[in-house]
Amino acid sequence: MQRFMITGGYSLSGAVRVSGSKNATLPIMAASLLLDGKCVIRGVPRLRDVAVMRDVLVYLGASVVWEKDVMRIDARRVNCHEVSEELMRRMRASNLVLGPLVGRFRCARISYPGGCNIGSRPMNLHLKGMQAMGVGITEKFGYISARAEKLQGSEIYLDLPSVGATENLMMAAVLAEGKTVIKNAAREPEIVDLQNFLNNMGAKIRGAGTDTVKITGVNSLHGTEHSVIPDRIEAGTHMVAAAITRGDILIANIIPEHLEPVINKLREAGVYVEVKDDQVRVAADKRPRAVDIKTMAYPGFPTDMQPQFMALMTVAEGTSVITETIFENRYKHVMELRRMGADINLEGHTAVVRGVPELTGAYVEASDLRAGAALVLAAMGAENGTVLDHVGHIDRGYERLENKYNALGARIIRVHS
Ligand SMILES: CC(=O)N[C@H]1[C@@H](OP(=O)(O)OP(=O)(O)OC[C@H]2O[C@@H](n3ccc(=O)[nH]c3=O)[C@H](O)[C@@H]2O)O[C@H](CO)[C@@H](O)[C@@H]1O
Ligand SMILES: C=C(OP(=O)(O)O)C(=O)O
Repeated sequence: MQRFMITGGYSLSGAVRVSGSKNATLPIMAASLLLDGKCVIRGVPRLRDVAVMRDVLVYLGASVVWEKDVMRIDARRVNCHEVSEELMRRMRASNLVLGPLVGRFRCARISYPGGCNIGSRPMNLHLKGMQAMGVGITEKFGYISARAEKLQGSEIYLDLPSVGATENLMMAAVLAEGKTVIKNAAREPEIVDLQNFLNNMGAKIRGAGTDTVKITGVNSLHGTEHSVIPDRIEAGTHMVAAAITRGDILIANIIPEHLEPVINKLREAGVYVEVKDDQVRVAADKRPRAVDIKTMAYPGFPTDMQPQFMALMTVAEGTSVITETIFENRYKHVMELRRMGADINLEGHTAVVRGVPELTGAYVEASDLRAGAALVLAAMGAENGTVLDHVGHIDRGYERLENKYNALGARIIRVHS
């Protein structure tokens, strides 16, 4: 078990570079399974989730060499189509191998990922889409088995724009016969990155980034090299870090368009945000104004930024209404923020946050990745010291977050207990 000892009250200043996107890297790594050959992925962040996906690929028979931020994957020897419960439990996103395994081998068996700390997260849309492509699905003993004599392109309508279902179905469709059209697809930038990777391997996909993705099946793919996009959620987290510590920082390696909802909300809250090419400067010298947010699928305000933004709103002038519409249980940080003196009233999907002048340090626990990030931000902006337990969750999605913030003037010590 690892914890952070955080001494609050230091304004962040200086420059920080954003790593490659976790949510782009994971499906791209999974997509490498489609290829009876080798590919190279650059800009790979050193994250716990990426290490788990590497273990999944190796378990399936791939060779993976990961040096610094470059990953070389050779999937020629993949000979297993099953992902164990142990691996699936370590990371939900392991379910992204279902589409590529079905696409290449016409069969796969994965343990059902189940719910997690933020919601029940079913896979019904992934499975319904595959069934429409002629895949037989059976669910037994906690495992999903998928088998197809022939994988047939099809028209698929998603009841809601699920990121994972869009990605899994795109990957399954690449080597299918004929054309697949995914309607009401998710539009997240990570889906565009996956499309670019797959097209670089010889796939024929159009429309990622819109609500209709069209995939024309091809007979074979070839090796490629690809650089993943920067992590927009990491960038957004740093932006809030600058605001909550009344700091002034330059965040490098961003795609400004991907950050529009966060940039606009921060500006509305009175935070100074200056975008220049692939960098953004964020500065604040007073409490933010309270603003309301409602999480939505991209290009709406990202659910993965809701906890961090709530941390900022706990010290805003006025009352903010935060509505979580994507995950039914993404409010575990509320209890912990309250321990730090936040005034938050939770009713169903809505949190009413009455800003207080300052938070105070406390003993708190990270229940999941973004809740953990939110507590780091709250603690950096708080009076006195905070002990933040279970920081392993944070390592799932941030590369040594404490090193990045300490380089900007924060005081965070990682303790192994
Ligand atoms: C690895 C990765 O990229 N993770 C991201 C991805 O997760 P993930 O792909 O799991 O999220 P989805 O977009 O699929 O989930 C959105 C909502 O749809 C529901 N749903 C989803 C699939 C399904 O078959 N049935 C169903 O009901 C989910 O329970 C959830 O309430 O998108 C989420 C929403 O932006 C982000 O928070 C996650 O960081
Ligand atoms: C919810 C997240 O990730 P995952 O879908 O991998 O659980 C996240 O990145 O905030």
